[in-house]
Amino acid sequence: MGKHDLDKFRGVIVAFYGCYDNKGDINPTAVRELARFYKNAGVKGLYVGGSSGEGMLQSAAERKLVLEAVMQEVGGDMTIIAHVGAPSTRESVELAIHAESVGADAVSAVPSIYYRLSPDSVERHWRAMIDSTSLPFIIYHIPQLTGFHLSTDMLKKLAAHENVIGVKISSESTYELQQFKEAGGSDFLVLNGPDEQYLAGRSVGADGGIGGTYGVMPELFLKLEQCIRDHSFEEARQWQYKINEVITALLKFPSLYGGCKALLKLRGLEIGEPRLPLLPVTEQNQDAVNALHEKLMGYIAQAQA
Ligand SMILES: CC(=O)N[C@@H]([C@@H](O)[C@H](O)[C@H](O)CO)[C@@H](O)CC(=O)C(=O)O
Repeated sequence: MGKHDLDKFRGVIVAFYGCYDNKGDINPTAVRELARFYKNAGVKGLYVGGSSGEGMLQSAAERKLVLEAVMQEVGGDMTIIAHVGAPSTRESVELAIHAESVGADAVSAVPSIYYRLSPDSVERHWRAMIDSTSLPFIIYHIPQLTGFHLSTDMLKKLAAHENVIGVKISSESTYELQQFKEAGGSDFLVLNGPDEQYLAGRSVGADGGIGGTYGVMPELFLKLEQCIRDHSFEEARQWQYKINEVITALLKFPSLYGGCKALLKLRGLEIGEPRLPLLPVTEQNQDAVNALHEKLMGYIAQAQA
């Protein structure tokens, strides 16, 4: 085994949602309740402050507050990966150092966004974070949102650093996933990003996944992962199809996270609305939310039968 325990990162890792009160401020109580809900559901880990966590829409102080609440509630019981990517390298490093100080298990980051950065610039940005702590680092590759396309050559170069343990790949190409797996070598984790392709990603070499829709249906992703581990391919495919029905419906709401939060509310978890410019669901969407909730509860009951 290398320097880091990679098993901690294999399996289903929920991309944690932004939790707000009715004024739109961070709600630490809701953060703790949501974290506890995932721990009780049997989820292995949480990815805090990523796309689903709306980290890019929060100040550094708010991001620290969220991570601290998560650590207080489930730190030590779950694997906690802190997404620390911010527009500036300086703020990203500050967040990485904070993540280490509160006991997170790993840090992860997207490239800086907005400027069309060269590979050298992105590499320097990531290396500043990697070198600022002794924590494992997980590269976050999501080119459709950042505009930066990680090459296998750059991945190989970064993977040579002993603290770079893996990549979260949210591009929708399982071919690219397989290429990253090969380029990273045997001690390098590849974590599936597109939830619609969890089974496909796992079958070409992903070690698990981090996803933004796991949080509304952790039971279904845990069931799917169990079928994969049991080599029950046909059953796994059925669960992926059910999951995809839910995701397809969620993607029709004004924003994905607005839909996810509305569904969680019906599960008794009030975490507010997404922060603008992400849109909440409207009254006109409520019938569709209710219908989706009914369908989802039926699937969860089947998964637990
Ligand atoms: C492009 C995108 O947002 N991808 C998501 C997926 O979980 C995605 O929401 C899901 O597959 C539905 O399309 C994740 O890969 C990213 C994510 O969950 C996160 O960082 O929070």
